[in-house]
Amino acid sequence: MAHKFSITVPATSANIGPGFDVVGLSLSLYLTLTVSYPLVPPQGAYVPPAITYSGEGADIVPLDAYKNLTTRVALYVLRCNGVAQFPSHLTIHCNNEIPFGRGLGSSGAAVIAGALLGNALGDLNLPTERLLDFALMVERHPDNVTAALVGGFVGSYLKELDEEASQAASVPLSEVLPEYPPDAGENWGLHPPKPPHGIGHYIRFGWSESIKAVAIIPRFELSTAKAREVLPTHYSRKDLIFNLQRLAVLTTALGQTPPDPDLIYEAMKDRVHQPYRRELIPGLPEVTSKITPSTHPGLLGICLSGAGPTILALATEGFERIAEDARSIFKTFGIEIDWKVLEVAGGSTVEKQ
Ligand SMILES: Nc1ncnc2c1ncn2[C@@H]1O[C@H](COP(=O)(O)OP(=O)(O)OP(=O)(O)O)[C@@H](O)[C@H]1O
Ligand SMILES: N[C@@H](CCO)C(=O)O
Repeated sequence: MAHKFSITVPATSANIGPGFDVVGLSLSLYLTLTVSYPLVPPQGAYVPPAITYSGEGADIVPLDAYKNLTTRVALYVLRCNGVAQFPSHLTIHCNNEIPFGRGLGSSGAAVIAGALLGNALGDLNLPTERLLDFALMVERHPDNVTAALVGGFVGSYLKELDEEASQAASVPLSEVLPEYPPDAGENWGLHPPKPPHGIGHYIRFGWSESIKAVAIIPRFELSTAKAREVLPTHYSRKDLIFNLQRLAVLTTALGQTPPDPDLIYEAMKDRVHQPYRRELIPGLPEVTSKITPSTHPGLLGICLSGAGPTILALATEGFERIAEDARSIFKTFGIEIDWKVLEVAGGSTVEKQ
């Protein structure tokens, strides 16, 4: 007899134009974990987790539980809650549909899967808000992880913390998720820094059912860290107001039926991150400016997905033409793409089997 359960976490697209580090949208590509361990551990020595992987990233993802992002987050959650180790004889199969480093929230999904895994293995019954605290200690911008956890079109902010809590929340990632040395004994890293309570707060906006997301996915990776390095630390008042005005309109406009393409196209423009990222994504300004609601009926708006390089086109119809025309534009820059039409997904689930 064994404990068996599965964890399913959706992909996410962050920012949606002007909502840099603020809004996220869950999408119908999934990271799924199938987990099993014996109800009564067999006698004998402790057997560490066995991880297998299929799908995106299977050839590069670490299968050592002390190196893999998902299991390291799970161990962090367990250890912060007084559980020192994974159960003996744990097996985890991960099937991943979310491409790595493309702006579709692969790392956010891995982190949320880890928080849910730790919660389930330790039988901790942590509420959503606490799971989010753990995720935010690892991925420090809330847009992807919040949307991956709760699902839908979601806005979030990080609470201003008092001095003590702010210090606790800003310990380096290397201390939250230490690189376990090869000779780490059982007592190594047993007491990681705990997250303060209530770091992230969120709200789900309305979403018009007629809107689908066309993900136009260039065949190259761009790490979020690299795409954040090119951003300035200061912005002009003009650019800030440009984004705030659009974001305020966008959060309601995408919930209206029928959606208004003229309102949405302009509301998905951005001056805070996309202009600076164009040097990393050849063809980005051309794709976002040449594909418009007047040239492509059905299109509502078009933006960089997360930190890129994926382009997200929101549309009610005409998906293939939008994607194939984006393909032609990218081709002139020597970039090949794949594309998928995605639905807005529900949040993460944990199901006993
Ligand atoms: N399922 C997974 N299991 C383990 N590690 C993963 C998994 N998914 C992603 N990662 C790690 O996260 C890295 C990608 O994270 P990164 O933040 O750069 O991109 P992203 O999350 O795909 O994009 P964005 O944050 O812009 O949406 C991968 O290279 C890998 O190290
Ligand atoms: N808001 C983040 C999302 C990437 O994970 C960024 O654009 O850098």
